[in-house]
Amino acid sequence: MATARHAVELAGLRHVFPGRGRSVQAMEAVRNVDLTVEPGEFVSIVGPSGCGKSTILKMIAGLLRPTEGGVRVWGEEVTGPRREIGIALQDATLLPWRDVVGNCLLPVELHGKVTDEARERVAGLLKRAGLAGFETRRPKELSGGMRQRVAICRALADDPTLLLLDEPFGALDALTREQMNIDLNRIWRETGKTAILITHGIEEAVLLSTRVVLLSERPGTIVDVITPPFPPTRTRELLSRPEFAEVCGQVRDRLFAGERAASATETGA
Ligand SMILES: Nc1ncnc2c1ncn2[C@@H]1O[C@H](COP(=O)(O)OP(=O)(O)OP(=O)(O)O)[C@@H](O)[C@H]1O
Repeated sequence: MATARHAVELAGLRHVFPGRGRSVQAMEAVRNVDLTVEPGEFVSIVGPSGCGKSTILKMIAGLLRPTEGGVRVWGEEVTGPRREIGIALQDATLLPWRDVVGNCLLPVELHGKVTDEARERVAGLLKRAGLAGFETRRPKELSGGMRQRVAICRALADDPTLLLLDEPFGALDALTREQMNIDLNRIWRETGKTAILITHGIEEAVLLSTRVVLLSERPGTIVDVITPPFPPTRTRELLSRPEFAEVCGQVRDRLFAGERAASATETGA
């Protein structure tokens, strides 16, 4: 009998950054991370600054090899970047000399030939992201929020099945970020992708996710997983509901309980 494939499987994941001479010591960033993500899920990873969130994402993307343990995407061991993985980072990193469409088509070009189908897909993504009419603009002619939308469209342009997002809205103002979250929820639902988001924003994680994974202080390891009990369509109205505040409170308590425990260990309290 064929077994169902998980979207992502992290097993006993550990990463140690090597030291450099006497001045920089080796650093264990991530320890013993086990996580399975199912197709169509939206999983956020939250945790204190420097606890290894980006390191985990880079290992999933095939940009960094684990020191121990393994990463599987759609059942296959990840040993390098793969076409079915799209990635968007905090900094949109668009090519300034290319227009919006040209930037979005970049991963398609890198993986092969730009087909009519790819052009149509990009046009559809830009429309969904509220960028119709801006196709021929250059990055400097866009707002920060628009640039991030382009980065997300670019990440989806080659039709990946797994979308990895590393703080894509971290540099945006609160209002724009809220709008981007609502847009991202819609894009996620409409495209049916599996998504993993790294974020510092507890509200953002709870608003967008089917599951929120909480990491400890470095070396980051999973301390809890919280499942926001809301249907897939997340609206602005949800943000002011008491149930929403309650789940955010749970995440916050769990994260700060971890921090308190870590500082008590340090001080011997
Ligand atoms: N290329 C690298 N070489 C050496 N150490 C690194 C490298 N990249 C990250 N680190 C270290 O690994 C640890 C985890 O970094 P990482 O960027 O994964 O954390 P993070 O949780 O994403 O942080 P933040 O929330 O502040 O973005 C940090 O202590 C960092 O200094």
